Amino acid sequence: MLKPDAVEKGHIGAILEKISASGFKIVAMKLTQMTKHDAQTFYAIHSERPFFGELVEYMTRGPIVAAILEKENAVDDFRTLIGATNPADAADGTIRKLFANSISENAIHGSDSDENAAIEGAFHFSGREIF
Ligand SMILES: Nc1ncnc2c1ncn2[C@@H]1O[C@H](COP(=O)(O)OP(=O)(O)OP(=O)(O)O)[C@@H](O)[C@H]1O
Repeated sequence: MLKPDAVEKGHIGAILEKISASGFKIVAMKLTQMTKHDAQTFYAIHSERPFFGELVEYMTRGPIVAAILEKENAVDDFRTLIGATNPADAADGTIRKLFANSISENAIHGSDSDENAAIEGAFHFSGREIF
C-alpha cells in the first residue's frame, strides 16, 4: 500500500517507478480509501499498541494505492526496497528514506510474509481484479 501521506504529497508516480525499476510486476492495483473498520482489521496485530488510534486515523484520512506485486523473493526484496519502519533508520535510496517523514507516517507498507501477502491481497482485491 502507498499510504495516505505518499498519495497526498503526489508521490504515487515516483514510488511506482522505483517499484517497477526494481523488477516487481504489478498484478493488481487500485486507488481506494480504508474505513476505520478496514484499518482496525488490517492492523489488528497492533491493537494493543499505544499508537493504534493514531495509526487508524492516519490510514483512513485519505486515499491509498493498494497493489499486489510479483517477483522472486518478493517479500524480502520489497522490504529491502522500502527500508526501515522509521525513515530516520532507512538506508539511502530506499522508498521510506526518499518519501517518508516519520515512523508514524512512513509512506508505504509491505507484507511481512508470503502468507500475509495472500491475506492482505484478498483484503483489497477480488479474484477478477488480480491479473
Ligand atoms: N512507534 C510508532 N509510533 C507511531 N506509529 C508507528 C510506530 N511503530 C509503527 N507505527 C506505524 O504502524 C505501522 C506498522 O508497524 P510495523 O511495526 O508493522 O512496521 P512495518 O512492518 O515496517 O510497517 P508496515 O506494516 O506498515 O509495512 C508502521 O508502518 C507505522 O505506520
